[in-house]
Amino acid sequence: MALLSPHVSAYVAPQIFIFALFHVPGVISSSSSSLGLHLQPYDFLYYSGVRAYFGGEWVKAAELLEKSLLTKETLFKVRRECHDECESAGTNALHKLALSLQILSCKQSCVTQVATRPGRVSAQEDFLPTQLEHLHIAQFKAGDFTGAVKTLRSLLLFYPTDKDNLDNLQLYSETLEGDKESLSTQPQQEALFLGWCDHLDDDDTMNGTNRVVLDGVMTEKECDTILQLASAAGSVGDGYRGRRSPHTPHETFEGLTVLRAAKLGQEGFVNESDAKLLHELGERARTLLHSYFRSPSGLYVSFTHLVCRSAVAGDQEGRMDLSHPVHVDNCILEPETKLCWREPPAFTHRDLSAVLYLNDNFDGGELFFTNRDAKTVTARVKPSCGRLVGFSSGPVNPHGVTAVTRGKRCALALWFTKEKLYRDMEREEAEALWSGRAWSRRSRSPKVALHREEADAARLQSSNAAEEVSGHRAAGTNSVFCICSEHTGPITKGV
Ligand SMILES: O=C(O)CCC(=O)C(=O)O
Ligand SMILES: [Fe+2]
Repeated sequence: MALLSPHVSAYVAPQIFIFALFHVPGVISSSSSSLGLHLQPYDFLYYSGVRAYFGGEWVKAAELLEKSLLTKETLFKVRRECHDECESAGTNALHKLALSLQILSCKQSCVTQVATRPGRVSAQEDFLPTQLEHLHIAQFKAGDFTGAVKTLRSLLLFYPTDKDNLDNLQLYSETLEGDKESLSTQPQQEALFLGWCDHLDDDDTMNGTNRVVLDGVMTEKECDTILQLASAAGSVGDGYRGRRSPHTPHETFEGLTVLRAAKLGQEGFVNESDAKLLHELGERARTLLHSYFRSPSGLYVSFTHLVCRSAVAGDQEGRMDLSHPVHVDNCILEPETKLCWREPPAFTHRDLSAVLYLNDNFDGGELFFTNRDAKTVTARVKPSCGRLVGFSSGPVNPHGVTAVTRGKRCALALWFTKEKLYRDMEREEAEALWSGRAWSRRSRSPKVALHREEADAARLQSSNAAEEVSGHRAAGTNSVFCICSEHTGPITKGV
């Protein structure tokens, strides 16, 4: 059976430990605090398994990788205990949102607990599915088709719509037609449990890690206030008035930044308190998401944009376009190669993205996430007042917005950075305006300005260096300039 492609090296390449936002020692679970410092039994088994894998010793690799997942003191067991601790420790929280945040955050720390290898400070993203993928290949190569089908089914719990995995399952069922025993295997029980628990929201609208949906972040009244602010600013001139969207000719686009709102407030065109609310919402989202993802470093707002997209009346027939095409927020996605280039003109300093929705009285306008092929949809989020979606800005999260075919869809788009240099200076200018302090771009500390320029120059330099290794790029292999996916790459049908 020619099931898997020979892309084993690309497949295994995510051994590169990518820069991860989510290294989080446990807050609730005290056992998490020692994470990553000591070799666990599953670490020995895992490393030996990986060594055998690279050596092409498929039987040995399959045995060791499976043991690492399944025997006593294993990864699955540690993960389950951690989850149980999270559930029981969460009962003291007062507020429903705080409670769900606390539990979700705790569970997120369980993900990183087993994914942070000794001596590393950051977690290997999507560690568990990656290990299952390795195990699957090893079992297949070793001729253990029963095991391979079982592992593939476990893997599908994490990525139920992954096309490559579904194709492989289909190939197994065609090839092993008479082998009922192999084909009827079920996923690992523990994977069943963890697969579902990795869906970090309460209602299964999201699919995969590094994403969260929180409801109730704004009241109805606050949503109305911000919607009015958007209309008022749009009518006095938000810089976009009446313009078509930059993404599609079938919609118009209105946008408002915090500073513009603050200035319109000073000039008496909008309520100053509404502009201040817009500013405060960025901080609210930042606090919630920083707490949820528990990044050990600081998190700064790097840009806030209140955006309304309106369907152009009479121009909606047979629309095939998107309100916002599939993209990644901090790198340039190449769906053909599934690589994502973290270089200008991408906003490479973005670490975390968020959208705070304000209304639902329109048609279309759903946020959706895809695999790196920019086609396979893995999750959808329907906007509604006070719904906050947060996700890492990197290539694990290609996303887009479906066409808005009736009405006006408004949302507050927010991006956060861990680099202080890239914090949003406009917010500071707005704060200075409200406090009556003089502020000008010049009054920004020259040191900071200089550092920013230096940082930009450094980025440019590294992107030039990236060009120098363009051979890598053409060959489609991973290079150090490309942030590799949490969701490991191609298993395609072989020849
Ligand atoms: O409005 C949304 O739901 C997402 C917008 C977005 O992805 C962006 O502005 O980068
Ligand atoms: Fe985006």
